[in-house]
Amino acid sequence: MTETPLLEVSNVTKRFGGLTANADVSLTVARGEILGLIGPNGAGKSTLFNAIAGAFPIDAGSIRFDGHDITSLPCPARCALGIARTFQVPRSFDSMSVVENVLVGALTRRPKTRAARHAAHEVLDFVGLGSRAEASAGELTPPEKRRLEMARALATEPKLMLLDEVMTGLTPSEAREGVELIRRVRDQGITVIMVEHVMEIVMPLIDRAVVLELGRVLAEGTPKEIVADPRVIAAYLGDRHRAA
Ligand SMILES: Nc1ncnc2c1ncn2[C@@H]1O[C@H](COP(=O)(O)OP(=O)(O)OP(=O)(O)O)[C@@H](O)[C@H]1O
Repeated sequence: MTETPLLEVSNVTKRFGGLTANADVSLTVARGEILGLIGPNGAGKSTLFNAIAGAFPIDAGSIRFDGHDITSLPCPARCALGIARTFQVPRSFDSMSVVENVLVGALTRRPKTRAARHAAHEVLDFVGLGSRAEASAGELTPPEKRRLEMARALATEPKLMLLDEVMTGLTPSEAREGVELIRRVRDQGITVIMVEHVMEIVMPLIDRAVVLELGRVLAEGTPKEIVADPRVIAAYLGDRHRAA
């Protein structure tokens, strides 16, 4: 018997005024999978993340997560069920310390501050920011800020992480470390959906990709299938992909 997917997005449509940002989008994500969500600028990737995270109501369709219909649930209820996300532009509280930023996430699972603080330090060690725990978040370098963004999400102990362009602005060696971190996140049993434009990074990391174009699913498949798909090459990859 096949296992029920962790996430089932069915026929989701989201409009902003006259613009349809997601049009009848359906996809499933299996437990433990790393799914890449790719496509040109404006294809609707962030909108789909927002729809899954519950940032706004959708106009049509439904979303099931871990056996629950979450279509009408607000963000905090989805977080409680195990959905966490990072943002394209990191959203840390710069006047607070690094560990306090992570504490905000940890307190969602552990109401006692002491236990939450302990969990926050563990998460910081996991993402490689242990030595920066007491620094002000505003002092972090851009790659450190990306790690903090991951730590804040991980501290909510998610089953599903939505990673929105976490590699943007990183040098190749920082990006390699980022890839390693995402692999370790998955090894913890956390399912990952990632939006990423840098194909050299994303293709070797993901198990499967869904390609969006103009709000619709253009193609889905393994990285090998996707890079060979003429529709995807025409709409998005062009000469972007170089021997992933
Ligand atoms: N809050 C909003 N209000 C109005 N239009 C929006 C809103 N959010 C997104 N859009 C529009 O919806 C479409 C899809 O945008 P979205 O940000 O989801 O694309 P994307 O694939 O994430 O793009 P990128 O790769 O540039 O981040 C775009 O035309 C965008 O301008």
